Amino acid sequence: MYAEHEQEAPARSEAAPTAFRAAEKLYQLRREQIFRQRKGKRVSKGVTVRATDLTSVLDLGLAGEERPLPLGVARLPAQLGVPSCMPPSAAAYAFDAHPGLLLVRGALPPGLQRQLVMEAFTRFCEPPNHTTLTRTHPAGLPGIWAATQQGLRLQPAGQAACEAASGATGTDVSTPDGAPSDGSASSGRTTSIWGAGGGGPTADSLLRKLRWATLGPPYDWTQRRYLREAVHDPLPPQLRSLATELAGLAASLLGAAAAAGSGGGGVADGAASCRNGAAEGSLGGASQAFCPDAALVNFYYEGDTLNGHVDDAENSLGQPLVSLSLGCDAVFLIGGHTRDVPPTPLLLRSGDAVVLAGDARRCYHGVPRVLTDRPLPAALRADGREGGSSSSDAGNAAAFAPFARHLQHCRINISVRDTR
Ligand SMILES: O=C(O)CCC(=O)C(=O)O
Ligand SMILES: [Fe+2]
Repeated sequence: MYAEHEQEAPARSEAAPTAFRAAEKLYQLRREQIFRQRKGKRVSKGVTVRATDLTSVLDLGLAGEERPLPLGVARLPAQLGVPSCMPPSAAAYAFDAHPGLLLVRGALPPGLQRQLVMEAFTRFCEPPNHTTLTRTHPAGLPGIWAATQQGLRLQPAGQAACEAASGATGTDVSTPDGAPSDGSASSGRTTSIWGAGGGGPTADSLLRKLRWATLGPPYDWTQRRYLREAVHDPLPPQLRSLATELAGLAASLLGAAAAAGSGGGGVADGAASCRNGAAEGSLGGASQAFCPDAALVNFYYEGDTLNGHVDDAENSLGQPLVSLSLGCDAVFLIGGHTRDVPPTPLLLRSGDAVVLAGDARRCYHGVPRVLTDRPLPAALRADGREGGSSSSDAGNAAAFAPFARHLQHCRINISVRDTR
C-alpha cells in the first residue's frame, strides 16, 4: 500500500506544483463563498460548490454503449477471453500512454456489486479486519451497519466488555439485535455494544469516520508493512478469484495488444495464475503466479480524495493490483513514474475494474473527486429492479434498499493485492 491517505482535501496549498498535483487541484471539490451587495456592502450569501469542468475526463461510456474512442485508447477483443463470471457487455480497454493499465468497463455484474457493497459495510469492516476505527476502538465495532440502521449509540460498558473478551481483536462479538441478516453478516453474538440511549457516539457518526478496512493481513501505515503476525482472516475467496480472473485477463489482453503493436504492453507472460491456492512459478520474478492475499477497502464521501501515490509496500511489485469500483462515479488519475508526468483522468463507474500491471503498477495514481451528485445505476438504486420479479428478487431489493440510500453519496473501492 502507501502512506496513509488523507481523505479530506489536503491543506497543503503550498505543495509542489507538479503536473499530478495540478490535475488533482483541477478536479477536487471546492466550495466557494458567494456574495451579494446589500446597502453597498458585500454580504455572504452562502457556500456553493465550484463547477468542475469534466470535459477532459476520459469517459468510455456505460456498459453496452459504443463511443468513438480517442486516439491512443484501444478496445481489446473480447474473444481473447472475458471470463464467464463477467457480463457479456463487459469491455476492456488499453491505453498507449499507460502500458500495463487495463480498464474493464462493467466487469462486475449487478448482483455481485450489491453483494460486495453489503459485505463492505458488514463483514469487511468488522473484526478481525482492521479499519480506520481500530486505533480508537481496538476490539472493532461489530454490527456497526445494523446499529446505524436502528439509530443506536455505542455503549461504553459493552465496548469495554467486548474488548476484554476479545483480547482487543474481537472475535466473539455482537450486533444490536443479535440477528445476522443480509445487512449484518457478523457472526458470534453475545453482548451488545450498541444501545438506544447513553452519551456514546452514534453508530452513524462512527460509520462516517470509516475510511478504510483491510482484508487479509492488516496493513500498518506507520510501519508501512503488512502485519502477517496479526490475527486475520484470509482474503475472501470470491475477491481472490475475481482478482485472479481479472489479472489473467489483463495479462492475455495486454500481452496480445503489445504483440500486435498497439496499446497494452508492459506485462510479461501473465497467464500464470494462482488457482486453488497453489502458487505456480518461482518467487520474486515476473513468472511468479499472481496469488492475491490482501485488499484495501476505501470508503469515499463527498469531498474525499485519495492523493497521488504508488502502491509499493507489497513485496512483489511484478504482480498486478486489481481495483474494483462500487457506488458513486469517480475521477481516477493515472500518471507516470514521477508526479511530473501529466496524468490521464479516467471516469470510473460502479462495476468497473482497473488492473495496474507491468509498468502501470509503478505509476502514480489517485482519486481527486467522487461525483456524489449523479444518479446511481439502476442496479444500485433503492428503487432499482435488476433481473426478474420473483419474491426473492423483491426480498433482495428490500434488503439492499438501505445500502442503496447510503451509496447515493458514497463510493467504495476494493483494491486486491498480492503482498508476498
Ligand atoms: O479508489 C480507487 O480507485 C483507487 C484506490 C487505490 O489507489 C488504492 O487503494 O491504492
Ligand atoms: Fe493505489
